[in-house]
Amino acid sequence: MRILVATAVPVERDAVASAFAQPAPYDLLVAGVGPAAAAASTATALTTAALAGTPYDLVVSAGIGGGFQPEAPLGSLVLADEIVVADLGAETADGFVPVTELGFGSVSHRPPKSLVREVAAVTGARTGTVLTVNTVTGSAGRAAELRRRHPGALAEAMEGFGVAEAAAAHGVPVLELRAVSNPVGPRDRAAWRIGDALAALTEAFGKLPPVLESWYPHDR
Ligand SMILES: O=C(O)c1cccc(C(=O)CC[C@H]2O[C@@H](n3cnc4c(=O)[nH]cnc43)[C@H](O)[C@@H]2O)c1
Repeated sequence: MRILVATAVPVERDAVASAFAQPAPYDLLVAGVGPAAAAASTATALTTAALAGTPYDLVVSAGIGGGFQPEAPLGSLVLADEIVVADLGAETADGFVPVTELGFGSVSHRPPKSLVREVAAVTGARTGTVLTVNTVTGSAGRAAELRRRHPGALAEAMEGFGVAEAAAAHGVPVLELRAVSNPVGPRDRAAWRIGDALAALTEAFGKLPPVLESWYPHDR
């Protein structure tokens, strides 16, 4: 099983790496912040591996994220059962319309159900929708609007949908695992608990190898 783990920034990559004795059993990619950088970096890595005759079997988008309260407390883990881009569409007089309703593209990817079930069981992660946003939510009004449009949302981050689009283009399954560093809502940078979230990410990755190594794509 060849696995690519894509994080946005080096500290997230280091948190994943520190779960393992060197070398890590997975390839770790610092893919950049935001869905466009994440998609470009992930697609490049997937193409490079495929051309070398060593394609990946699974891609994991991992890092810190904002948690919707009270369902996803700081320091907890959220595993996506659906990865949804929240702001790809058009603003209209009747509100936001996703691109799919305009007749284009996609706004959602679903990780394999059996793998989500097993990874959640071993890590204790809550499962739900993880939103991908281009702008970190910074107000109660925006948080409430996202919850209204996505009642199953537990967390938001900035890369999952980009990673998932690249994986889908290669026919490779995807997971998104987020450790909650801050509440989704009014911006209060002093309240972010990045250290706790990175520690939770390390702990979670330490539990993944037996599950990922025994999972086969035909279990999807
Ligand atoms: O200041 C730091 O040490 C630091 C370390 C890692 C990441 C950051 C960022 O601020 C970059 C944003 C990064 O984190 C994800 N993230 C975290 N919370 C949220 C959120 O509430 N809404 C959206 N994204 C969030 C995101 O995926 C970015 O990659 C700072």
